[in-house]
Amino acid sequence: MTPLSEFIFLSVLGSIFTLIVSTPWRPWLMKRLSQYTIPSFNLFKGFTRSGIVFSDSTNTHNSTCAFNKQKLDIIHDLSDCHEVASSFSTLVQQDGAGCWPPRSNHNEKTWPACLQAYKDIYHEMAPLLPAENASLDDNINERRIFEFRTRFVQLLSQKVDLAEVQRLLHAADAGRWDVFPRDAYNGFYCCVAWCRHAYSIPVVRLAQLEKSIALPMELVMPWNSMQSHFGLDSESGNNMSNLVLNFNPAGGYALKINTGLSTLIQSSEEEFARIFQEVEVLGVPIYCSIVESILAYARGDKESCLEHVRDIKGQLRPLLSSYYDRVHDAKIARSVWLSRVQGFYAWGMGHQNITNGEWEKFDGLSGNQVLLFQALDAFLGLEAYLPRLIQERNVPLLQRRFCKVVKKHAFRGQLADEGLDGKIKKEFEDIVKRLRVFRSAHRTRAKVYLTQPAPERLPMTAGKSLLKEDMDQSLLFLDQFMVGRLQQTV
Ligand code: HEM
Repeated sequence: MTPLSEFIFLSVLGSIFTLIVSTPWRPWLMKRLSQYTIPSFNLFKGFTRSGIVFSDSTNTHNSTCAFNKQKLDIIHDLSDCHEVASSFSTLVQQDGAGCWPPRSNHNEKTWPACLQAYKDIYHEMAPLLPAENASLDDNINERRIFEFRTRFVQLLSQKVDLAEVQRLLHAADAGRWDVFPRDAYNGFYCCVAWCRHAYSIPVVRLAQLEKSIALPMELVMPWNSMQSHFGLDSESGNNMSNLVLNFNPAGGYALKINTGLSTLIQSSEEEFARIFQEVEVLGVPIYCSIVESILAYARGDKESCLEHVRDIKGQLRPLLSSYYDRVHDAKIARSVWLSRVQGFYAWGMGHQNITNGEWEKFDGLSGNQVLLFQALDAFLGLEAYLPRLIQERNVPLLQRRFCKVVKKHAFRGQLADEGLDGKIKKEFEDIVKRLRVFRSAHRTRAKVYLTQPAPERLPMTAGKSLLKEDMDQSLLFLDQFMVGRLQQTV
């Protein structure tokens, strides 16, 4: 197949998937299709349920975590043998608080005392955040924003002992994880990220047009300290701080955007967030196999290397199903995602850089920050999708280091065509194919979600800030990124 015809084929395939999940004929189609085994995807899992439902992921989460723990222990034991094992193990031990996805403690009763005020404030502010019906009137929105921020500032200044918080953060910087355990650090990072996004509230036109924001000191000082700990320099939250860390160790969703609104809205919000956490849960065997295949190749054990690369291909299927099974109207309602979910994760503000005087604008969260895709791209020998500057803003340092080491030891380009090399090469090609199908389907599905009406807002994605004047131009702009990445995935 020529690259052009393959490209067209994948685009059509992506559109067919999207049509299947969005057509009113879905129940009929499901009945027909369920007679056949579709080996590549778990696409139809969960479709028998009617309406929007929450996933029953907690049991699966617990058993998968136990399995992951064994895998992580194996890699930890190998950390003296190879830098790729040590860099992954360091990521898990430090940022992950000994686990992956990172352990994030949201039980504020077990947090250091001076931090509990932040959680109390979350509980008080969360119900005030969403509006039943977004207003199109700038004056009404201006007043709402003013009242919301005024209350936020009051609570922060009344309840937070900033000097105590600073002492605690200094203790963490000095490695005193006994007084500030890493899992509580992660939970607190997520809580401050939530507060900053809630305060900036970029869900209506008026707030989207703000060029910069003076956040209260109680949300600036801890944020700067923790961003520096994670090796990041953005004012906005990121995929780790707001999504992956927003689940407790049992898999429960912690800090909410749409408290008190309909089940449809709340479940769409949670299902969306859950993809990012689940991708990391299901990503653990992939990270471990990446490490093990590199080690096997380095010691010349190609049989074992082949097994590990084959495992990656196999593990990619359930992982991508987490996306395929959720990013459709029955799980994440299109009618609510843009207004009620995505807006909260966006960020378009910035500040003047004191060194060069230039205006620096930060973007919010995007799937492009997900570790799994960056690690896979590195393993396949592809160039990173995100430029270095954007990575340094949104992808924690230890994750960047892991991907860099994977790229350094990626061996796909050294394989010959014959024998075991040829077999390993074939597995790599299958991994690439799965990624291409994902990228093609993602292109189609993203467009469907982004074109929903949200008259209270200007075109904006969470990851690319404010876009062009009208939606068609904005979509063209975004499509260039997605098409470009699809073409690079070879
Ligand atoms: C309906 C929800 C979503 C929409 C509308 C959307 C939209 C987009 C857009 C417009 C881009 C290209 C611009 C950019 O880099 O930011 C992008 C990139 C990307 N998105 Fe999403 N996204 C959604 C959900 C997700 C989810 C759930 C994941 C995976 C867990 C994901 C993974 C990615 C990745 C990895 C990229 C980088 C390009 C690539 O590697 O193909 N996205 N997304």
